[in-house]
Amino acid sequence: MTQTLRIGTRASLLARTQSGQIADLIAERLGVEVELVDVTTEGDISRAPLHTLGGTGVFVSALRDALLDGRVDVAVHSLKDLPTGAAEGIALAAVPPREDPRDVLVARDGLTLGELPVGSVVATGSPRRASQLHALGLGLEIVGLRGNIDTRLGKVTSGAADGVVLARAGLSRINRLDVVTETIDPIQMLPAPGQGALAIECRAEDTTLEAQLREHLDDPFTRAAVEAERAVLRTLEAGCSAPVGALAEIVEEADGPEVWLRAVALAPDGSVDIRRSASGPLAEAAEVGNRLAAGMLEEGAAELIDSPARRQQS
Ligand SMILES: NCc1[nH]cc(CCC(=O)O)c1CC(=O)O
Repeated sequence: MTQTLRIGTRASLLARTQSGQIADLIAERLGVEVELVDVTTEGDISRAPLHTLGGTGVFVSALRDALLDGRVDVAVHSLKDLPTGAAEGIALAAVPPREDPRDVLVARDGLTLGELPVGSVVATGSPRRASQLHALGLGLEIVGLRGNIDTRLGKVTSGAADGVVLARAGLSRINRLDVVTETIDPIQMLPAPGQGALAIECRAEDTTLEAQLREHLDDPFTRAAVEAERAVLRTLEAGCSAPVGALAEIVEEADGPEVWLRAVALAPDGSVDIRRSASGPLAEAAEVGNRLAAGMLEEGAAELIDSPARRQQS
């Protein structure tokens, strides 16, 4: 390929940083010229709560439109922002090796969750994080929040909140792990399906480019892990902002790699949680997720996710 590959990115610091890192990898491994192209999304312009804009899918659709219009050749997304359904004309060419998928606490005075006094204010815009914080029974006051990473960290430095919960991967990519006061164990808080992973998309018709991206950038273990996690969301028919957490890990067994999957669905106030785990061969990652979610539905997970309270909240 001789022409320059145009790589679409949102304009936020996190998006530009992760797209820039992928652009460098593409240039190096595919031996092509690359150019970053800013694509503004509705989610970046509006300060309205995300659910009123159609969820985190708003970040994704503008980049996909730019791909389909031919304005860019490659799009880089945070994988957890991708809707679980397939997109017409778009190929998920590569899922690179994942960052640490866990959530972190950034709190005043170096405090951990267990050290925050009763009544401490923790800010998060995510029903998944809010419900799991409530479920810990620490008497925390959970308040809403949205905005880029700097805005969120500002809640703590300004004293508006005692702590905020964020994805570790986001802080890692922009080199701000110094502010983390606790990396939260998945036993206490399961991350969002796909958290910490990136998705590299191209037009489905660009089959040569798709094959090159896959060969040079895809990590089959990460791809299988996020397939299992996203199968949980899909089977539960839950959106990206639902109070659902899932984490798959790949374990090398004598017969080959296996997927080990844990998931939780919660009432928004954390008063009920349905928790399950399942495992199976790597090649059956999606089935492992489907099976696990089917078990959660038998235990009543649909009611939690579709409760009127949840519809109001997010
Ligand atoms: N919710 C928005 C979002 N989408 C992707 C990331 C960065 C981390 C990742 O790639 O999973 C974040 C920030 C956050 O959740 O703190």
